[in-house]
Amino acid sequence: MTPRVDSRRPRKPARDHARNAAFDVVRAVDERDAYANLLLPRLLRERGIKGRDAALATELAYGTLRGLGTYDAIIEMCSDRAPDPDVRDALRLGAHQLLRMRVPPHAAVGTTVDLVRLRIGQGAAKFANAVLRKIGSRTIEEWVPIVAPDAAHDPVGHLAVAHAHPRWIVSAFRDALGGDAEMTDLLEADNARPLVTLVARPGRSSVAELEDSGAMPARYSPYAAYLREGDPGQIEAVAETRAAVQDEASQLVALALTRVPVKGDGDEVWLDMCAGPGGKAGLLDAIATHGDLAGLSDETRHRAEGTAPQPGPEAFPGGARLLAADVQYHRARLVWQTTRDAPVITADGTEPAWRQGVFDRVMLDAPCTGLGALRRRPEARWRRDPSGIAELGKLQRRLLGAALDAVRPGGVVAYVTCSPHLAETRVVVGDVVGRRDDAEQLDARGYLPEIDGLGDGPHAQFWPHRHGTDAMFLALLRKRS
Ligand SMILES: C[S@@+](CC[C@H](N)C(=O)[O-])C[C@H]1O[C@@H](n2cnc3c(N)ncnc32)[C@H](O)[C@@H]1O
Repeated sequence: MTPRVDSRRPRKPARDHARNAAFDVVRAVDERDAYANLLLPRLLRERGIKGRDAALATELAYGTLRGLGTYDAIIEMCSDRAPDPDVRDALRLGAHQLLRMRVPPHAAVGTTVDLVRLRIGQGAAKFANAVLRKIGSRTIEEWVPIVAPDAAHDPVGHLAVAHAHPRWIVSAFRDALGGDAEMTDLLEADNARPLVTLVARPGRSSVAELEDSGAMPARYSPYAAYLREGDPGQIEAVAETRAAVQDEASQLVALALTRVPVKGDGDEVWLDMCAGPGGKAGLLDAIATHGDLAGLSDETRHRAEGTAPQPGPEAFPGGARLLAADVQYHRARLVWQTTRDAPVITADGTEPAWRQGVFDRVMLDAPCTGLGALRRRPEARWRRDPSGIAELGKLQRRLLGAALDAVRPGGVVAYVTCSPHLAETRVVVGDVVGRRDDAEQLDARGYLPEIDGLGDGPHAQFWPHRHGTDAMFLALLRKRS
């Protein structure tokens, strides 16, 4: 049904605080590359927008930014000329309300036209009214086959427009998943807002304490809890850095590194080479000091025997020290604020400030494209571009080589990326291990026996649609004796 809006008589638009805030965020992202997740909370605070209005502003801003690719294709089809950037941003907000929110069409069109009249001008409001009426004449399900390439001839192009992801990212996900079967589920999961996941650092907090603060135990990690609502910063354990916000897969890759039995004497010195801002270092430091207090049940250990070709997972008993490093001073400072006890240094991992061959365990959470965490920052997917991957790949190879140099014979290295892109994951590990005769790859899945669907191995790949986590990649390498 075409929404009926009378645009002939200019009337004084009402101040709509939620939509104005959302418009300002979308404009700032478009105009000056602002970060929506930093700007929106500030605007809401400064303007005193709370409760339902704050929720509306958040859904409007984040949903619009996620869906840009789809909305732009529809706006183009409905416009007889290219809209100015500010008008286009308002149309994007209107399109999101018309196509993906339960805002009645007359309200979606009327409030957007009011916004354009108030913020841009009467002429632009007339244009916006005409375009929005056309957009509202069809549902999103009706628009997709019109604006997206035909799925039979161009499956990647179709998925890209239908699910609002850049084409090169769809292609990278498809390569990593090995086909189309799960692509729709993955892209839909990538468009959903993730649950806030907390980590209770062992020996410092507990899941029970987080439960008392309103969180619920998580699916996989024995240290994780999901927070359905509320501000995590208000939780005492989080405010005191005994707990923190951390994706469940981030916890599990750190935990997996601590579960691999090292060969030879001693298990006392660990290194986190790229530690900033300190998420994994916070958990590794707590386990190093206090041990893996949640341990592994007999059932889980038994389950691992089938998959792990090496000695199975072990719960670390504690009594080790973690050294954390990051090349950027301000990020190293954040690690120090998180871990409190661990020594933290500013150092370039490719020019090590430490002795070679001394660490029992090394975590290398390498700088990467971050394609595995697109759920977290609504505009991130449109900012990334594939041109940096080759340069990142060189750095990732050098850092992995340095991590293998840093670990002692019999010790273990975890290579982690928050990206499933093959060029940053399997290819990097394959190249580095292939060039050395002192490293072997372990079956990482055997150290996460409680989790299914991690792929064909020997690495472990998490996925948002399978595990509800970021798409983290983990390879475990042992330095040969
Ligand atoms: C993916 S982030 C690490 C996230 C961190 N492990 C966590 O869980 O919070 C990668 C980090 O590597 C750091 N980095 C980049 N190049 C580096 C280098 N050559 N040596 C050491 N750190 C580096 C970046 O500053 C960034 O903080």
